[in-house]
This record gives sequence, structure tokens and C-alpha cells, in this order.
Amino acid sequence: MSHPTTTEELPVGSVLEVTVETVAHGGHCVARHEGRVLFVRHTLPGERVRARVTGEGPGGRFLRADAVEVLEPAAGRVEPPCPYAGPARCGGCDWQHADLATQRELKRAVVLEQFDRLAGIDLPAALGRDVVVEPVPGDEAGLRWRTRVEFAVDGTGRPGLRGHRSHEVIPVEDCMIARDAVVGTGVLRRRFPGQRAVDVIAPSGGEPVLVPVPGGTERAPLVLERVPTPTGTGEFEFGVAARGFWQVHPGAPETFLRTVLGWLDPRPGERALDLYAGVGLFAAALADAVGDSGRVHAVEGDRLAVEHARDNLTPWAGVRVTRDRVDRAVRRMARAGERADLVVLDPPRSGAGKAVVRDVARLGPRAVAYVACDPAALARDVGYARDAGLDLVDLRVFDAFPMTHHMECIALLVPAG
Ligand SMILES: C[S@@+](CC[C@H](N)C(=O)[O-])C[C@H]1O[C@@H](n2cnc3c(N)ncnc32)[C@H](O)[C@@H]1O
Repeated sequence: MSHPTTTEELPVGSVLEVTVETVAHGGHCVARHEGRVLFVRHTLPGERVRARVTGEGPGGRFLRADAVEVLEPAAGRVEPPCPYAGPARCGGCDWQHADLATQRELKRAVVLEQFDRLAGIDLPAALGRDVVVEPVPGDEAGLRWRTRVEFAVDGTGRPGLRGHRSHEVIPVEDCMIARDAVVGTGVLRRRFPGQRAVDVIAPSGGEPVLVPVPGGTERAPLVLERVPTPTGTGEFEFGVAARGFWQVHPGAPETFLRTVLGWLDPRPGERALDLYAGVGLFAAALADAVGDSGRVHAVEGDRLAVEHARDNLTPWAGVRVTRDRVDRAVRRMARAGERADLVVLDPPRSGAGKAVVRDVARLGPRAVAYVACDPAALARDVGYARDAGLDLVDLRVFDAFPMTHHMECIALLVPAG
């Protein structure tokens, strides 16, 4: 939530003329005014803008602001394709005002900065090459990609999207990052009195599904997701609860699977771990590759996801799905002296953390693939991994959330030396 600023000289609503410096993690850029740091949205590095103060950060360490007038635009600035983007409007996207090349350059800068600051790693030096933020194959425009959208419902039952750091519902007639199938459900012309939100899911298999909230995850229907196998010889099928976790970019599961399996190169007979397994995306591909003589152990904490993972993974006899917290499960494995050849880590935004990374290293894997939606948590954990004897040797960054500040990083860690 936005904190009303207590700064007497710079109350909320003050408008300041500032020169914008670098991008910062979170969809905003740094500027300074008389010694105070401002995080300014709707701007780009190098711009001269008039910024309106919207609040302050924890402990008053910085001010938040929106660029309300651009005096000197940066080269990458464009007219936002979405009519709802802009200060005090829809808070869903952060970079509608930048062209895609600029958005990716901003994401690259954020990744480099996080690794430098949180792990002391100079990425180009560590990787022996520059970091490039890659589009998800086939996504040229960065629009019409989102297969899952939660529309908030206002007091009159109209669906819309929330403002940035705000409960305010901004009614919309379209969302330009949503799949045609999401907005084509008629959801934005209907009313949902008494609901808090309505989720629209456009799965790769079957028709789009509308799930009013509240309504409970339990009663949400199961949707079918199809993902080409990494070898391209067939398709995996995954049942997933309509409100359960699944990547929101339609090209992401296939791209991430190819990247992870390409790096890990699982061999018949190997033992693999899929930690934070969801409904079993990586476990299925690992099981296929290690074959009947191999073993895959998937660990997931969510009860419904575990049920679906067990169903989805029944074709493979060598797969075990455990419902547990990953930290507890890997601590138990490490204490029991268990070994794993390969590990996939795909934690939530908060990352895996020091204990999990340390216990994973104790299992003696020859390779670990870490799939991360927050580069800050990844950088911190890569630092812990290095302390535990696992070195970063490769990193790919995918623009799996164009127009927003989000991205997906996939890192390859191997035993040092
Ligand atoms: C980013 S999702 C990844 C899911 C899956 N790998 C995929 O690609 O579809 C993270 C998953 O971790 C699970 N999770 C979060 N914290 C956990 C924990 N401490 N222990 C076990 N599972 C956890 C969530 O329920 C979610 O399914």
C-alpha cells in the first residue's frame, strides 16, 4: 500500500522536475531531489520529467512518484499501445511506454545490478559473455500473451484491473496483454455483483474458463495444459486447477523445459529431483529422459497441486511425488545421506533460501537448474550456492512477461572446479 508521506516539504501531490538516472528493480527508475531518492514510474533512464510524489517507502527511505509530464524523452519511449496505461491508471503493466528492445535492455540492467549487489557477481565476467534478455520464441509484439488474468470487481459488479499499489478498480474494456481468448469470453461486458474478482483462464487445451472469486480453489475446475516434449516428438498433458500455478505466457512452459532439459542432459538411470514441482512440468520431462531405470522425486507443498501432479505423472513408474515443504524434504534427504544427480529448483518469488540451497548441494548433484521469477532472490541464492560449492556457469533471461517489469531467469549451477 501507498504510505501517505509525512515529509512536510514534499507532501503527496508535490510535483518536482527531475533528471531520471538508472532503472531499479520493480518497474521504476531512480531520480534525486535535494538529497532524497525518488522511485519514479512511467519514465525511462535519461529523461527529464515532472514527477508527482505519490507516497513514500518504508521508514521514509525514499519517495515514490509518477512521471506526469515528459520534458525530454528517451530514445526508447513510445506511445503506450494500451489506453489504460499511465499515471493513476491501470497498475498491471510497468513499461508500456517503452519499446520492446528498451524493455529488455531495462530488464538486463536489473539482472546485472542484482547479481552485482546481492552476490558480488559480475555476470558478463562470470559467464564469459554478455547477458541478453530473450523473447519467448514466437512473441514478436509482447501483446496478447497472458493466458491467466485476475480481473478485480468494483462495488457495482464491473470487472476491471487495479491501480498500482492501490485497491481502486479501474474498469477496462480490454487488456492488451491478455490473450484474445481471455478478453473474448465477454467477461468485461458482464457484471459480477458480490464477487471480489473473476479469474479467466485460457488453457492450451479446451475452452476458456471463468472462475468467480470467492468460490474456493477446491471448486475451481481442472483445465488441461499441453506442452511439446523437449525433443519435439510428442506432447505432455497436465491437468491443473484453474486457479493453481501455471506459467501465464503460453510459450513459457515449452521454452523453460527445453532450456532446463538441454542443460541438465539427463541420462538413463539417473536420479533427479524436481523441487517446487507444481503439477509436475519438469518431473514429466525428467522422467521421460531418465527412463525406467531412473528415478524422479517431485516435492510440492500445495495439496491440490500434489493431487494433480500424481495424476499427471502416473505414466511414469519411477516418479514419486511428496507433499511437503521443500526445506523440510531436502533437509531430511541430506541428513539421510541421499544423493541426486540432477536437481530442478523452481521456487516462488521469495526464492529457495540459504538452507535449501545448502542441503541441495549436500545431495551431490552434477547439475542444478534454478528457474526464478525474481532476479533478486536468484542472485542471493546463487551467492549461497557458491558458498556451498555450486558455481553459476550459465544463465538465460526470458521476457516471459512483456510490458511488465517481470522476467524469468534460468540458471545452471554445477560443482565448483
Ligand atoms: C513457481 S511455481 C513452480 C511450479 C512448477 N515447477 C511449474 O513450472 O509449473 C512454485 C511452486 O512451489 C510451491 N511452493 C511454494 N513454497 C513451497 C514450499 N516451501 N515447499 C514446497 N512447495 C512450495 C507452490 O505451491 C508452487 O506450486
